[in-house]
Amino acid sequence: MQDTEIARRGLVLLGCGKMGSAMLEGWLARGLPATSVTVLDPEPSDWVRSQNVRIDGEMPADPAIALLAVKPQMMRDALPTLATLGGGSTLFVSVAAGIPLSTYTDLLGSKTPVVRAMPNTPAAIGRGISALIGNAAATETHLEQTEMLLSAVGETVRLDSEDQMDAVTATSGSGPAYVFHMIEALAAAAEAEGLSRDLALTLARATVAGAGALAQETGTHPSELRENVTSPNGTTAAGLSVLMDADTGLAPLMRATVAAAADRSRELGRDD
Ligand SMILES: NC(=O)C1=CN([C@@H]2O[C@H](COP(=O)(O)OP(=O)(O)OC[C@H]3O[C@@H](n4cnc5c(N)ncnc54)[C@H](OP(=O)(O)O)[C@@H]3O)[C@@H](O)[C@H]2O)C=CC1
Ligand SMILES: O=C(O)[C@@H]1CCC=N1
Repeated sequence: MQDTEIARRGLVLLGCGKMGSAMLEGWLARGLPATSVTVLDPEPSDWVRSQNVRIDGEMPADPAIALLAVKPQMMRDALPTLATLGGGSTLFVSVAAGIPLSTYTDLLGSKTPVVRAMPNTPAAIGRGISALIGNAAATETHLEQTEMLLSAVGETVRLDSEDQMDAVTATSGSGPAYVFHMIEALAAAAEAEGLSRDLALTLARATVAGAGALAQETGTHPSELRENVTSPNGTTAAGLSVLMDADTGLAPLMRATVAAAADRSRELGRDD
């Protein structure tokens, strides 16, 4: 990302907590000069302070991108800091859950290009996935610029409609937390079967990482990969008879989990 317009004109990151830092880590690892990034955050972490990004409150006159990564509940308070950039040539990209594009259009003016994106924290190691959609002022060039930024930290997909964003947020935005909990639960179960805590966690972590990589890298459907593990009348079949129970297994639980997260995303949009 050394010779990009973003490197030349600068990127302002409003809010640099867990998601902002995950993306920043990925961009810096892919060559975005730290000096082209201005972080606006009341209390930048020690890691942010150690990165040579600008944290002195001075803003570039005409940054290429203003990336909004404050909590949804803070957006209306925080955004006026950047209001002077509205209607100019700065592209706004928001990663906040729930907040619709219309809110930014109201606050920044209808001429301001805004892309709403939903990334996830594996962006920190370049393995994220981000879904995105722009407002009426966002041109194809703006969408491509956002894709360039976010593809530096993982995959990108475009959405057909903003309505999809609540389900996306509940799936890939929140999804890493479900998977981390799966690691925790698998490790706890292994410990209950007599393994040490360390060994249980090592096995659970490597199993989830390996299975995820196998699914991603082969592109084979997960049902086929699952069947490859399942010997007739073997141990996996015994385990899956519990995990795949139609009433009490993972599928109905995951359905309820994603529905609760999507409902919360809709609520955040309504509260806004
Ligand atoms: N975490 C995740 O996995 C994902 C998060 N998101 C979205 O990213 C956004 C940030 O989430 P997350 O990083 O988890 O939250 P964090 O609370 O970790 O980060 C938000 C940061 O913004 C700072 N902040 C608060 N007020 C202001 C302000 N007025 N101006 C500038 N900075 C401010 C906070 O400082 P302080 O802590 O001192 O208040 C904090 O450092 C949210 O909108 C969320 O929906 C999207 C996808 C995934
Ligand atoms: O929990 C949240 O609200 C944010 C959005 C997606 C992931 N984290």
